[in-house]
Amino acid sequence: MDPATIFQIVGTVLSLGDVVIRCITRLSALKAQFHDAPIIVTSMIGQLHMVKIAQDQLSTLNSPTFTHDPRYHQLAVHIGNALDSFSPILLALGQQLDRYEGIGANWMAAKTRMGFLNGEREMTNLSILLDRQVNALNLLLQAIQCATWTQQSEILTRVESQSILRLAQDCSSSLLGLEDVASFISEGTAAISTRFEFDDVLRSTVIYQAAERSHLRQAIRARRAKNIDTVSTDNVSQRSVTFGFRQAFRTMKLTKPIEECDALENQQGIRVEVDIHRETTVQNSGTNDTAQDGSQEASVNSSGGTNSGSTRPQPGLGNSGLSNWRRAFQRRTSSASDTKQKEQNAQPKSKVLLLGASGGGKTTLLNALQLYIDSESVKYEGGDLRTLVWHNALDSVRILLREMEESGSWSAEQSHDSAPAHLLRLCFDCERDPALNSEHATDVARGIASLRQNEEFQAAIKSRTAYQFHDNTEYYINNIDRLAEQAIRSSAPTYEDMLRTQVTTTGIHQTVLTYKDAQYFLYDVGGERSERKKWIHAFEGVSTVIYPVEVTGYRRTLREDKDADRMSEQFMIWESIVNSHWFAKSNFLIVFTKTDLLKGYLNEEGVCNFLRSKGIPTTVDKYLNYLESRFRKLIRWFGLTEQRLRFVYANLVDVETQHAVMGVMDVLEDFKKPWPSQTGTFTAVNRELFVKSPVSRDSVDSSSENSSVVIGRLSVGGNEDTNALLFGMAP
Ligand SMILES: Nc1nc2c(ncn2[C@@H]2O[C@H](COP(=O)(O)OP(=O)(O)OP(=O)(O)O)[C@@H](O)[C@H]2O)c(=O)[nH]1
Ligand SMILES: [Mg+2]
Repeated sequence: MDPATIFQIVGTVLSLGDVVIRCITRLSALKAQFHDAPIIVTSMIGQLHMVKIAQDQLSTLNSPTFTHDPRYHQLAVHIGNALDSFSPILLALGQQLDRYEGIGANWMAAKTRMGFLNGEREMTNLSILLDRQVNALNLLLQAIQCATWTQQSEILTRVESQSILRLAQDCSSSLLGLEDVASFISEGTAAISTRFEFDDVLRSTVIYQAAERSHLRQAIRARRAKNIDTVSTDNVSQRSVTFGFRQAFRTMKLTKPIEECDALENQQGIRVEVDIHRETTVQNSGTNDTAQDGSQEASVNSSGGTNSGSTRPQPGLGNSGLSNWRRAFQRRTSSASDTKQKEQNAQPKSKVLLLGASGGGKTTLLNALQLYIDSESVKYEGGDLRTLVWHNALDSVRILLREMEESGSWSAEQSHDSAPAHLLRLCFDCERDPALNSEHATDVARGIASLRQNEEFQAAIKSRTAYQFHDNTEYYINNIDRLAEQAIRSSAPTYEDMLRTQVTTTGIHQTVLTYKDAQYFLYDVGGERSERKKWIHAFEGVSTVIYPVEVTGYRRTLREDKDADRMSEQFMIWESIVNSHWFAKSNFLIVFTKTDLLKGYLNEEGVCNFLRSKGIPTTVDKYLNYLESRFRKLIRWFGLTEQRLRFVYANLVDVETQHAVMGVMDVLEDFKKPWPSQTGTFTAVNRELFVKSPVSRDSVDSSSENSSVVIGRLSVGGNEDTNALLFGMAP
């Protein structure tokens, strides 16, 4: 993170000083006025005082002297993540107090005031959200006090710390949900979000509407860049522009979109027209491309290199010190193809969206496709990729050792073998000073070599279910000498090394691939729960949804929730996606990934017993068939024909044969063929399914040219529930 961004983040927190003081004063006045004011008012005053103290201490971060200290960079990232929703919460509190005191049009009636004072719903919800922010601030203050980065890293990577940060970050979902509030429910605040009533208050504020407009402008600019040549001639893209704009207005909940259009036209040089069907359409008529305020994070990063600002490292694998390498890697992936130039030579285009739970293999599949189709464009950028591979290797060992320690099967203090403890120290050293050096690499390689002799370690690595560790830990351990050599000699990693790395994706990334004269615009998204609320930005006009499924998902847990198993999560997400109105006209390709790990996994006793207890077959073929049928059974779309749903079984890290990649490209090519007529094309399996659970589309109207963008919702019971699940609610 660059110093300017650090200052911006810290500056935002500090700039709320006045608001905090005002809130304290007003709450204190309330408390003084009503002697029996509830404890919640007192506790909120306490929370706000904590915030004030934290702000004072954080102001030290705002000094240029700290910009070169990597500890503060990392801390600033955490602050950014944790305090995302700080200002809206305080703003909401201010608004509520305004309403209470009778300022503005919506002031509270006597009964509501009583309710407010008695700490009912609004106050309780707000207090919970504030409490999470205060906890996060407390944690960060503790981290600031640390003398070394190792200590700081220890504090911030603890499980409890991560959950504090996650909860604090999670607050934003309750506050910033746009149109479809249910879709933005996220794990920790699910209960609160549905009842949270500040949203309307927030939406009506000038600040919020200004931010919305800025967001809209960005979306229009991004769209304008894409549609500049095609808006007036290309029917399909015109429709999608129309939809995007109307959707945006609906999102903004503006009652007079046309006036707003006028304002936009004047401000932005964007011509906004209303066509005879009363659809609002946008066309580019101006040349004003001036960058607007950067207050909103871009939702979709095109591969023109603008993505760096919006990728935030997430807690998870290797969550400290590596953000620069991760960003470099993501940049490398994104900028591998020159989007603009390729868009101009427009051949038949397909928008392909990769969706799925975290760790399913979305990014790996994308990288593999790129290597296969356009390996020239995959440029090796000096040390970045090599460092990434090396750090991934160390991270995977560190995670395994930590898991062993947490489960009690090994302890650094009690173990008579000092190798693991020594290795852990080396890993932390590496976090502190991420630059590769040969002495350190040799040391680590030696450490891992001796660890391979350790019996507990050998047992742990064989067990895929007792511990939750990186899929490729074994690969890294077996190849550690070569990787160390690579690090020492500064030689390039192999393609397989690259495909085996794990970089938690944040945001949405576009990559353009040209294959057999057709262009594919592939969108990779982050699969963690907190990331899913961003997906909706990429849902429009999708030709094909690729859904990578980690077949080893049973008995593995999510990175972001150690209590949720991956397979259930994958089923849930699939059910929401495949039955969603957004994809009523899309094709679906389910890619079963990690089939190379499947055999070992199914041979493991614990897994076998577990699967058998659920009536799931444990031989590879039968298991995959079973999975396939489970995914089919979740489909309730009337129109999803067999031609539009395909399965590919893949080992994505197999660079030799690349069967999987070829399979995926074949299917994508096939999808480009015109769809056969909708009648009489169901296979027996699908027909049976649809007969069993008949559904109707309440407003799908594909007959009308002008309304083809309005796709109806399924009238299937429970669809809303699954939508909520898709967007991160706990199972
Ligand atoms: N052995 C093996 N590993 C795989 C396969 N597919 C993916 N992986 C590994 O799984 C890990 C996670 O894959 P990613 O592609 O980062 O997963 P993702 O879906 O993009 O995850 P998010 O970005 O968090 O949403 C990486 O380390 C990959 O190397 C596979 O077929 N075989
Ligand atoms: Mg990814």
